Amino acid sequence: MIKAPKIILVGPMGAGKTTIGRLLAQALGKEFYDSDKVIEENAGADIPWIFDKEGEDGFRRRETQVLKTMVQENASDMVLATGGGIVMREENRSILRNDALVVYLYASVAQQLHRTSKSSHRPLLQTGDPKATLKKLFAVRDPLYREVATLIVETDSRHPKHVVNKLVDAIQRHLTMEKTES
Ligand SMILES: Nc1ncnc2c1ncn2[C@@H]1O[C@H](COP(=O)(O)OP(=O)(O)OP(=O)(O)O)[C@@H](O)[C@H]1O
Ligand SMILES: O=C(O)C1=C[C@@H](O)[C@@H](O)[C@H](O)C1
Ligand SMILES: [Mg+2]
Repeated sequence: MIKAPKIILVGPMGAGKTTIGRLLAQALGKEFYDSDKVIEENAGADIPWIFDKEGEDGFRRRETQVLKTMVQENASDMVLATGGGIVMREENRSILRNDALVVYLYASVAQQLHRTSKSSHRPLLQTGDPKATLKKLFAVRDPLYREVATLIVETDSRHPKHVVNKLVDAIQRHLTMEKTES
């Protein structure tokens, strides 16, 4: 078993952060958390309700609070899947850059659209043209995901199990290199 530090997954809606995060935690013997789920548990309400009552700003405040708490409270035994917009605040990016091994799960806009089309749980995509929204968000956020990422893993046309295997290999390689360098 590799001894990785805390691992945080970032990437757009539909990249598979929740799906891959759960499988990765199993593979590494770590605890799995999902910031979207923790936000919902703390609020006692779901994300659409929070957006409706508190706006996106209210949701982002909750998201930063949860990220801070999760990073402080959990040592090296955590895999944390984040929401697609976690990189929008500089405060969050600073936490991500300093406190974890951050994996950017890359998915093309076409894949994001395909994978998010079955659910109506994402308020930002409740628009007439979700493809245009995903495109716009990607243009702003892709550089921000790259800014905080330790590793980038492609997920298009890869089964989740395949993505996890690639990711375990990439983490292993990264940690071995770090050891050799220090
Ligand atoms: N590699 C993959 N191949 C095919 N389908 C996938 C893959 N990864 C995830 N999916 C499917 O895509 C959908 C969205 O995945 P998931 O909820 O894990 O994305 P997410 O990155 O957590 O999104 P969000 O930012 O909205 O929380 C799910 O139905 C999941 O089963
Ligand atoms: O991309 C985003 O901004 C979001 C992604 C989801 O994971 C949720 O965090 C929420 O729906 C907002
Ligand atoms: Mg998710």
